Amino acid sequence: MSLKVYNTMTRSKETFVPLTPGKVNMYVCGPTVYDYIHIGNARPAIFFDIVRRYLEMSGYEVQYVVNFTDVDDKLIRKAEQSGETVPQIAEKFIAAYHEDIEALGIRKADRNPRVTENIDEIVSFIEALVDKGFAYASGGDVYFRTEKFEEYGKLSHQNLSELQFGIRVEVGERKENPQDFVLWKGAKPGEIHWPSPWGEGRPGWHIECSAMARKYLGETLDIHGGGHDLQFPHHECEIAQSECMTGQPLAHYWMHNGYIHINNEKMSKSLGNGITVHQLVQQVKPQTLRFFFLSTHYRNPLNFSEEGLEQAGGGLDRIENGVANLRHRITVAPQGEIDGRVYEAVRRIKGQFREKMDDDFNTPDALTAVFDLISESNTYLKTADANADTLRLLLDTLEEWNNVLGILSEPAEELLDEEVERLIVERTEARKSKNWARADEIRDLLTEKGIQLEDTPQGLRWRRK
Ligand SMILES: Nc1ncnc2c1ncn2[C@@H]1O[C@H](COP(=O)(O)OP(=O)(O)OP(=O)(O)O)[C@@H](O)[C@H]1O
Ligand SMILES: [Zn+2]
Repeated sequence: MSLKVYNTMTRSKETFVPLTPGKVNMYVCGPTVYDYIHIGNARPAIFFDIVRRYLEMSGYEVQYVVNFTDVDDKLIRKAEQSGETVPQIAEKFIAAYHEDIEALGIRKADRNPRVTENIDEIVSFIEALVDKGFAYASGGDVYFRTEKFEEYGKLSHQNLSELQFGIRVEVGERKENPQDFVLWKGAKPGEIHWPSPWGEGRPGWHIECSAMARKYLGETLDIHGGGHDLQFPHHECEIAQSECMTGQPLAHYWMHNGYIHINNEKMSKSLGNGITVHQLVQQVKPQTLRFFFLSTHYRNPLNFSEEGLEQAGGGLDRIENGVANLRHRITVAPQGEIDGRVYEAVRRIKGQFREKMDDDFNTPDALTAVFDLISESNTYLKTADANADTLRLLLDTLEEWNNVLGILSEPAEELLDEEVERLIVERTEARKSKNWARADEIRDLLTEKGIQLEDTPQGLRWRRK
């Protein structure tokens, strides 16, 4: 079976064929860095990270770019309110973003280009569009002439007249047509700005991605992704700019994740109903959030709730217990021939996992495969003569899948016998010198690592729980 990807452009699942055999380039629109990310924003971050990992597991070499929008109206407003500068705000929330994605077990993209580091590329991109007649300067701004691009609306399946409907040109507006969109915004007094042939100003949102995708990944991307809300206008505008510039399709596959809702409305910074990743990871294991997300197909909306998270936690516990039992038993079981029945089950369930992931990243069904393997593993663990080689096959399979899904916590590091002995000696000495704090600290550490101390007539003994 080969990978099938749902392409928003054609509204159908298509067989994935990369532009260059064995390689995939992927661009996902990143955050506007004026605030902490909420768990709605975390959905594309987690999902596209899984796409990247699964492509790698399937043998592709992936180039993954996620941009930062580090200048725009929201950043400017935030800077005005807080008395900081736009670069200070951006720096703060880029750092917070990196912390958050790391906490969520998301790998860093190969590149995180920033708008402010790519102003030259953006300006020359706009200049080229003006030269070709696709854009026009007007009162210090530059706009894209949507009428010149016949296919405008093709991603969101709307036509120009539909788009025009209901939009009025306001008095004083500088556009030729209401649906034209801005490429360059002239700076208002006091606003952050860069020089350009049209005067001091800054880029519009859409042009950034066109310019950065082209610079870092080339004219045509294999995959372009983002949340559902980006289809229109953002991605539609990216297509118009890039395709008028190069004459090539901007991307072969357009992928969009569904919304995270809360109380049945979209979680959103602007609505003020967001739960930040910063907050959530204080209360819940990040793996639980990942499991919760993966239990629903990425294109479907998902309502965030405490109960939903709790349920996810329960499911995850079953998997983690199974894996912990495997990890423990492997250290004590003897070597042996791989059990034929287990071998066959692993082969079958591995096939299921791939089939489901190949079917437009059907993670809920892939999780069913994980549960099936855990059941096989639990059954085998009950046999008295379970051997280490069979257990290793089970564990390796689960770990291989986990490299894609990222739902297992790191195995707790066990203390070696010598370390336990050394800590006990140190604790005895600490007590003798009345350093109670250190003595308690060591006792807590030992308890946490599952070491039980017992006073016996023969002296202090220890054992693992
Ligand atoms: N509730 C949500 N569920 C899923 N994805 C979302 C949600 N809200 C935003 N996204 C996605 O998160 C990514 C980051 O977007 P961005 O920083 O522009 O957020 P945003 O749209 O400004 O958020 P907000 O709507 O909260 O202001 C985008 O791909 C966007 O589509
Ligand atoms: Zn974009």
